[in-house]
Amino acid sequence: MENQLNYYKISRAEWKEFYKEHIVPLTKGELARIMSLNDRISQADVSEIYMPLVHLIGLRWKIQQQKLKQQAEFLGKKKPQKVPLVIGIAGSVAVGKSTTARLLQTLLKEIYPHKKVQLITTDGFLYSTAELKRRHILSKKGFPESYDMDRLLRFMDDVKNNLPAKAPVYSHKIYDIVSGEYELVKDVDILIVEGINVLQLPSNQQLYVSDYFDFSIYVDAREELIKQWYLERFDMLLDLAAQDKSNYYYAYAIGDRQAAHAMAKDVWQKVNHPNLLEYILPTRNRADLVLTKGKNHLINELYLKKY
Ligand SMILES: Nc1ncnc2c1ncn2[C@@H]1O[C@H](COP(=O)(O)OP(=O)(O)OP(=O)(O)O)[C@@H](O)[C@H]1O
Ligand SMILES: CC(C)(CO)[C@@H](O)C(=O)NCCC(=O)O
Repeated sequence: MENQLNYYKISRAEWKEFYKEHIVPLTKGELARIMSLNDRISQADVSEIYMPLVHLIGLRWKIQQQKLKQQAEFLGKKKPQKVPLVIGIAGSVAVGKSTTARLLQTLLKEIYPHKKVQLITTDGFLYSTAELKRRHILSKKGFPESYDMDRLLRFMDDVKNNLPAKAPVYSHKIYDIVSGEYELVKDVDILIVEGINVLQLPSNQQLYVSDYFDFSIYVDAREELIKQWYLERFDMLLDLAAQDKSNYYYAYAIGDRQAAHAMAKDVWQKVNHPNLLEYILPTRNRADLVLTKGKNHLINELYLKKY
């Protein structure tokens, strides 16, 4: 990310100092528990990157609560309405959004044990394979037109109004929406919404999904690295698929690996690369915080929006 006037560029060394004075550090036991739930994240990232981040989110939460209280007073209401705090996480396919989101959820649950913290991905709002075929956009999966944005906005509206809301579910294993399966979001205090499109502007709507966010994060890395992570994940998916005939990737998994790798590289070049350049990267400067990852997924730089 270039130096941008509206962001503070913060090195890892600076960022890790931000929380020390403010939060009780995690005990060894807590850290061990968090690591056991998120074995792919480095312990150093948890303490040095994510703990200050949770602290910052806590501060934003306080501001949101104050705002709701003031508004209730202004409207002459006895008490403020409950409005869940919503955190959005954007970035390329395979950059590590779900991994970041799961870790944030674990940490927030640890720090606010009496609060309900839920996580959903916008993958569930993709049209089903049948519908993508009907619209002749099967090769555009992940592009703005492949999502039911109206439905996602209605979902966000329900969440913010503290109404029970159902998020449909997508499975990488069947490469499709799981028919009839939902994630129920109800009485939630904090909702994390993760997906490539969460900072995009729907083409036929007046609202951004991000209008519902109290804090947004863009996970960033050089495309070369992201592509490598995509191909590594593809290999892991193939290993899993080899034991499961119902898996979408089964045929690739038991076939020639080199041909499968060539296919995955082709999908990156034809689908995920143009999607990143045309539709995902341009949303980066809407995020409140940009996390920049280097080799081995380590976060080496952060950009915090100034205003
Ligand atoms: N901090 C990390 N340390 C090690 N591996 C990671 C880390 N973050 C992500 N990965 C790995 O990188 C790959 C992509 O991560 P993940 O599935 O979280 O990406 P994503 O952005 O949610 O992808 P998609 O948009 O396709 O759902 C996975 O194999 C994951 O295990
Ligand atoms: C489900 C999405 C769109 C986003 O997570 C992505 O993982 C995807 O499937 N993209 C389509 C091309 C591909 O198979 O990678």
